[in-house]
Amino acid sequence: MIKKCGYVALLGRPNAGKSTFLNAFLGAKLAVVSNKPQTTRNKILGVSTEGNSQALLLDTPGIHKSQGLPKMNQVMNKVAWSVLSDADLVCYLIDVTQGWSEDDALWLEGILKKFDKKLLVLATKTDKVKIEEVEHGRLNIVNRFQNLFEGIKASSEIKCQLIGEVPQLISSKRPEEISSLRQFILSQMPEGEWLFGEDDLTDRPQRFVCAEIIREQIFRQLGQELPYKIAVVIDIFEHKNNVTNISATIIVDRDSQKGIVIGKRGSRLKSIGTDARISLERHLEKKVFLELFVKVKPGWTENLNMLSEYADLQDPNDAN
Ligand SMILES: Nc1nc2c(ncn2[C@@H]2O[C@H](COP(=O)(O)OP(=O)(O)OP(=O)(O)O)[C@@H](O)[C@H]2O)c(=O)[nH]1
Repeated sequence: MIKKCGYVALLGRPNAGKSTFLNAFLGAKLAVVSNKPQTTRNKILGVSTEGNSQALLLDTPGIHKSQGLPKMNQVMNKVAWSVLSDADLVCYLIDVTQGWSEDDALWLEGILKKFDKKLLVLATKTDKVKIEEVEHGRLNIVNRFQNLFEGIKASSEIKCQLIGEVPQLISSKRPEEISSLRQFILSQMPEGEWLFGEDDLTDRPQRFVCAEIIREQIFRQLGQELPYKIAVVIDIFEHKNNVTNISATIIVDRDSQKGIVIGKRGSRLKSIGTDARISLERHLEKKVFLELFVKVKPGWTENLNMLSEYADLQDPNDAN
């Protein structure tokens, strides 16, 4: 049997629905989802295998204008772009409820000019709006994409190969739509030996996924600004007598943030801990004992060593 295997990059603006799409595609919770933009901080690989095909999906931080933002945001953008060089297919996601934006034009122009493989444009979250509004959003994306495409074609070469309709409408909340898109994407993979086992879900260690599950609760339970300056480091991760003991440190940037995370008489930290434990137990299918600590590391989002140590985030241009 001829085997197929390839990389699929999920790109799009923050909040476009990339992590939700990845989790739906895999049928498992791997990537952090919240209603705040820029939840995903790192490149996360999810493995999906069926029949003779294996697709390796790379979820990326949402690409955004990072000028004036901490170094962390600049590294996040570089991580998102670096996956293009590995990818055989790019899924570019646009939230149909938000419609096309100038950022989409900018990023898609880059992909059309530089990426010499396959491109699939997806309009996401179609379940959130009425059929007429979906149609309006679709037409808006079709027209703007065509203008962009023709404009580039007139002056330079289009490198990538468009596959499927532009845009393909999709809801990550509708399993039947995800299932048929999954079959299509698997069929588009190039011939090649599988790089992972049939039952593998990710290249990330269990500790990383668990740290992300705790970070997701912090994102969900804190206000708008704070979560971006927070990292989670797992200090102890051990299975004993059918219980998983996890001890983790929440890293914050300033003393005042420590107070916010802990809350009045520890109430917020307790609530984060309770919800994270429930989520961890669901993920690990085991009883979990979770301990959380909070530590202040001033300026960690600006320091490349600390970004690597606390958020496992490396500048791809600095890689050896
Ligand atoms: N109703 C509905 N909500 C969705 C869908 N896809 C994503 N969402 C919601 O949209 C929000 C953002 O989704 P994410 O998957 O975290 O988006 P993202 O593109 O990974 O975001 P970043 O991490 O900022 O790059 C979350 O509240 C999701 O629950 C969808 O198909 N339908």
